[in-house]
Amino acid sequence: MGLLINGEWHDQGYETHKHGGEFVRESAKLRDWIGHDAPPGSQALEPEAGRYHLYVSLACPWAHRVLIMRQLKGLAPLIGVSHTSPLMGEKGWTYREDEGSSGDAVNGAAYHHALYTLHDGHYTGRVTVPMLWDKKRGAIVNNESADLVRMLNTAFDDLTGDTRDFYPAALRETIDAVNADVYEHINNGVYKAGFATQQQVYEKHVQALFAALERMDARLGEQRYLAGEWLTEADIRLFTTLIRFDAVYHGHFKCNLKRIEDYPNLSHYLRELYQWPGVSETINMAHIQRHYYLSHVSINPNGIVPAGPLLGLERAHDRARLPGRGVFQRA
Ligand SMILES: N[C@@H](CCC(=O)N[C@@H](CS)C(=O)NCC(=O)O)C(=O)O
Repeated sequence: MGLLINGEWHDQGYETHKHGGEFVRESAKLRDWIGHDAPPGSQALEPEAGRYHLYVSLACPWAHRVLIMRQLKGLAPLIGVSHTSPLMGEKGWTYREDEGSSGDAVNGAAYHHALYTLHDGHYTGRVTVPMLWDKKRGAIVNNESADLVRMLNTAFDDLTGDTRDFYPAALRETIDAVNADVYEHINNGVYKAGFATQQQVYEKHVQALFAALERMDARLGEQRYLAGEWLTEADIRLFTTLIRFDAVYHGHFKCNLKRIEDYPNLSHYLRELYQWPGVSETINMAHIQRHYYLSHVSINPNGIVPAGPLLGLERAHDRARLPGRGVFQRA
């Protein structure tokens, strides 16, 4: 694990000692945009089939959001993907095929950080997945998963004719509010608990995480999806943490007050989303477990990967008891 400083790789973990034992996530820096609704300050790029390439880790929950959107929006024929090896060691993410990477057929990079320095030889910052690459300019478009999910929702619709909308205008306020809670206490909450290096910091974050899971479970007792009757990006963003929870966060990150399996609504909701057409193809449990248990040496020094649990995600779910309308279609 490390970062680039002025284009040079430094093997360096998260500096929790500088923040009183807290894990503090660095904001993504590369924020250009494909399509018309580029936010102020970001360069707007043309949507084109075959021009962009997605670099992911199949273990990473942030990358997983983007992979699910690519799948559900029918973008696989337009946007290629390379995935890293599950192991993130002293050189960071690699494209070692002998360890389970797809390799990098676009740029031939051996290391993910080489793509960041191809983009900018003096890059400074953490080297993260997911990252979207522009083959035409030989540059990174964006390395923030929340942006990439939004972009894929609309940018290529004129090319694909797909008008499914995971961020419908009428639900945006609700989605934004749920996303903020889920991001702070659940998506990033598991990391804040798991990477804490002081007891009271861990306890504070683990309590906040389970309070948020209780809130989501209660919400899903009343309605089919997080924003109501439509499946939206808010559900995709919660799903990628839930699917890793019992297999990794419960043990490895010590988020063990309950399992997702123990929640009456979250457990069935997780199964419904797992069984949603296209979603299970984006999941690789072996990458997920191997990545966390083998890469975070300070948490699991002997690198033993647990044998279980058996998740049984194919079991029937009861979500049809609540009204659901699938994915909203733009007119
Ligand atoms: N804000 C980013 C965070 C992505 C992120 O932290 N990815 C992790 C993998 S799960 C990573 O690449 N970490 C490498 C590092 O921090 O050095 C996003 O959501 O896209």
